[in-house]
Amino acid sequence: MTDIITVEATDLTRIYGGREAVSHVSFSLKKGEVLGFLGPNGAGKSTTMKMLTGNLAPSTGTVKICGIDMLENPKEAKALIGFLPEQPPLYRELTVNEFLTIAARLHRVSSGHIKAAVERAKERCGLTEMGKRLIENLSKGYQQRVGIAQAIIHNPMVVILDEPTVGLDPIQIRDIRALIKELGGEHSVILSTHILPEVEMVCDHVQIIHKGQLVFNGSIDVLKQQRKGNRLLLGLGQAPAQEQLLQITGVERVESLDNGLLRIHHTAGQSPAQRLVEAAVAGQWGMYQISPDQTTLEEVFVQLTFQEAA
Ligand SMILES: Nc1ncnc2c1ncn2[C@@H]1O[C@H](COP(=O)(O)OP(=O)(O)OP(=O)(O)O)[C@@H](O)[C@H]1O
Repeated sequence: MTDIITVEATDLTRIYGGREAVSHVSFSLKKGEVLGFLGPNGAGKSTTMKMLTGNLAPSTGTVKICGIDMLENPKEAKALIGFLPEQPPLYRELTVNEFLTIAARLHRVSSGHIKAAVERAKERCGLTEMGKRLIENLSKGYQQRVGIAQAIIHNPMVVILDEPTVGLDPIQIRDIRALIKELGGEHSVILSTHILPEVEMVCDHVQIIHKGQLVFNGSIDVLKQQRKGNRLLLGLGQAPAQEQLLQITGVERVESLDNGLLRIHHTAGQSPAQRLVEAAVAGQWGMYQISPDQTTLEEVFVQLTFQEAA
């Protein structure tokens, strides 16, 4: 990964009928980075993708692709982007070769380079053997590969994929995710999805959007750090009354789990682990386990996106 900024979105806002569908979204993306754009249905992902790709004008804010302003120089900026919309524009009655040739022309690949561009895109997307097949006869997973192949045919700096694994079976999903990860080496990739594990598997960086606003923007590692959360698992042979545990500084809540363990919820940044160990020794509670209790990424997501509802 380099420090070249390929996408810079500043203060993007889109208003529909007086309502902000996307509200003051800013972020940047570096070359080689895979960014997961994560949010529940209706969060504003597609609206943001359309603004990034120049298919929808923002109400306010700017998009720059490799420093080129999308509003001022749309043709130049768009030439640097490959886009796979949620509904891929596939011509089902064409063969893979025919379709990719048209896509190359539309992306202004010069005629002398079209054949090589088609071969390379097929090779990168695992379609080498499929050139003469009609798109309508391909499985959905292979059709999706064709969709990705058309997005990278002109070797763009930035590839934007809107929900690319929806409707695929588990093996197809695995293959497409591997392909997306691989694309990150040469391109910057933005992957819009509502699937958290997908982001975890494929992306370096994640942004979570909820009701049009970014509620998280950071590396996957930072998100995983949040999973460490503010909880401990405690195993005690002779557990004292909960009141006694609650008297220990930092302990906020105690939960009894089905497996006999206690889940200790504690104040952020104030792990009571050492105090618990000391109290357990002094009180002869028979401590056999104390460990961090990681929240799942799903829980982090719910915390971040539904905190208003909680
Ligand atoms: N053309 C439009 N006119 C009015 N409202 C719209 C329009 N397009 C989207 N919206 C609204 O803007 C909000 C964001 O929609 P958007 O499609 O960007 O969400 P999304 O995160 O992509 O969801 P999904 O995964 O369901 O496509 C939603 O409340 C939606 O109803």
